[in-house]
Amino acid sequence: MSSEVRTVTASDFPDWVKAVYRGFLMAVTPTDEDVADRLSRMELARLQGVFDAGRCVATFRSFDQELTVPGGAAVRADAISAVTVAPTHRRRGLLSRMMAGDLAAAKERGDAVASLIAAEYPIYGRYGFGPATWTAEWEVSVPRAGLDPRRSGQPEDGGRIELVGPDEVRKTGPELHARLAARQPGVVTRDEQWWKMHTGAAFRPAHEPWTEPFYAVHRDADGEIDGLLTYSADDKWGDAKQPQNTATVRDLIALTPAAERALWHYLASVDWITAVRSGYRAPDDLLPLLLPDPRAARMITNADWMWLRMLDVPRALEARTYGTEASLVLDVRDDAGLAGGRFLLDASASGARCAPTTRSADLVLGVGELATLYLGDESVRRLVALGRAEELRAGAAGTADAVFRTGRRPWCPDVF
Ligand SMILES: CC(=O)SCCNC(=O)CCNC(=O)[C@H](O)C(C)(C)COP(=O)(O)OP(=O)(O)OC[C@H]1O[C@@H](n2cnc3c(N)ncnc32)[C@H](O)[C@@H]1OP(=O)(O)O
Repeated sequence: MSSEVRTVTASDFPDWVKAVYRGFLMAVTPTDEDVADRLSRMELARLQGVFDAGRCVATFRSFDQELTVPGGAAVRADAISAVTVAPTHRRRGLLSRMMAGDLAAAKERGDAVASLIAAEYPIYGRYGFGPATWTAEWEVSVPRAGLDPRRSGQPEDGGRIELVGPDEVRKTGPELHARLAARQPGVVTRDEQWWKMHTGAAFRPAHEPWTEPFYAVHRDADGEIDGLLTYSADDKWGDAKQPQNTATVRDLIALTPAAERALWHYLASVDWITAVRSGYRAPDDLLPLLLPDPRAARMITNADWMWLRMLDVPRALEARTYGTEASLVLDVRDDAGLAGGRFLLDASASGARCAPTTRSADLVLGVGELATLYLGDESVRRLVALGRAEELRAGAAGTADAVFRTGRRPWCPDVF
C-alpha cells in the first residue's frame, strides 16, 4: 500500500474533514462554509492524514491543552482528537503510525502528558494511555426526590439564582471556569471558541443545528457569581394532561457546595419538570446525596472518561501535590521508550521532587497505570490486586495510595 502518513496542507483539508465525518459515521458532506470554519480554528501543523490514491483515509488531530492536576497547577497536555481510519483501511497499523508520530512530537515539545476521550475502551491502552478520570450520569425522578414542592427556586442562605442570557454567559463564564480550573483536577482548557459554540455565537453546520438552552447563575450572599447552569427541557405531556418533562443539564459548574446545591435544587423545582438528567458528572458528584431521597437518582452512565499518557514523568509528577509526605521509587515501564525509567519521588502536601534514580524500586508499574494514578482517581492496592502493578517493598502500595489518592475524584467536564 502506497499510503503515507503526513501533515495535512490547506488543499488537503476539505478531504480531511470529509474523512473525519465518514470515520465518525456522519453521512453528510461538509459544506464549504463548514470546512472554512474548521480551517480557521485548527492548526494545520498538528493535523495528520493518510492519503491513498489521492483520497484521505485516516485522520488525527492534536492541540495544546492545559490540564489541572491535584493542588490546582496546570500541566501542558497534547490533546488528541478526530482520530479516524476509513473502514476500508482499518487494522493495517495506520492509527499506530499516526499516534507514534504525534507522541514523539509532543515529547520533543516538552508536553508533560497526552490526553484524549476514548471512543471505545480497548483502543488506547496499547499506546500507553490509561483512564485518569471517570464519569457518571444520573436521571433524577423529581417527584421521588423528597424535595418540598412548595419551595421556590431560590436558596434560603442569602444566595440567589438568576436567569441570564448568552451574552452574560460569554462575559462571566470564562472567569468562572478559570476559578474552577484552579481547584478541580481534571479540568481542561475552554477557549473563547468553546464559549461561543456553547452559547449559539459560533458557526454550526446544518446537520448540528443550535437549540437555545436556559442559563441560570448562582450569586453568593455578596452578589458574586459562583455557579453556572445551562440546561434544556423537552416538551412531553401525559394522556391525562400531566407534565412529564425532562430537564437535561448541558453544563453545571459551581465553585462552592452551596452553589452546587442551589443549582440542583433550582432545577428540580422548575414547574413541569419531572425528571432531571445530570449530564456527565464526577462519579462522586454531590447530586445524589443532595436529595432527601438519593434513591430518586438512578445512575445511567458510569464509564471511563479522559485518558492520559505520561510523556515526561518528572515534569508531570512535580506539577501536583500529594496526600502525605513520603519517598517512593517507581519503576515505570514504557514499551514505546517515551517516558519509562526508575524515578525517585519525594512527595509532600505542597509539591514534590522527582528525578531518575538508581535506587532499588518500591513499585513496578506500566506507564498507563501511572496515568491512571496521576490525578488521584485509582488505588495502587487495587492495581496490585489486578496484577497491573507490583509491590517490591512490603507496604509500598499502601504508602503510594496515601501519596497519590485525593479525597474527591478528578472530573473532566468537557468532551474534546
Ligand atoms: C480520541 C478520539 O478521537 S477517539 C475516536 C476513535 N475513532 C473511532 O472510534 C472511529 C472508528 N474507528 C476507527 O476509525 C479505527 O478503527 C481506529 C482509529 C479506532 C483504529 O484504527 P486502525 O488503523 O484500525 O488501528 P491500528 O491498525 O493501528 O490498530 C492497532 C491495534 O489496535 C487494535 N484496535 C484498533 N482499534 C480497535 C478497536 N476499536 N477495538 C479494539 N482494538 C482495536 C487493532 O486490532 C490493532 O491490534 P494489534 O496490533 O494487536 O493487531
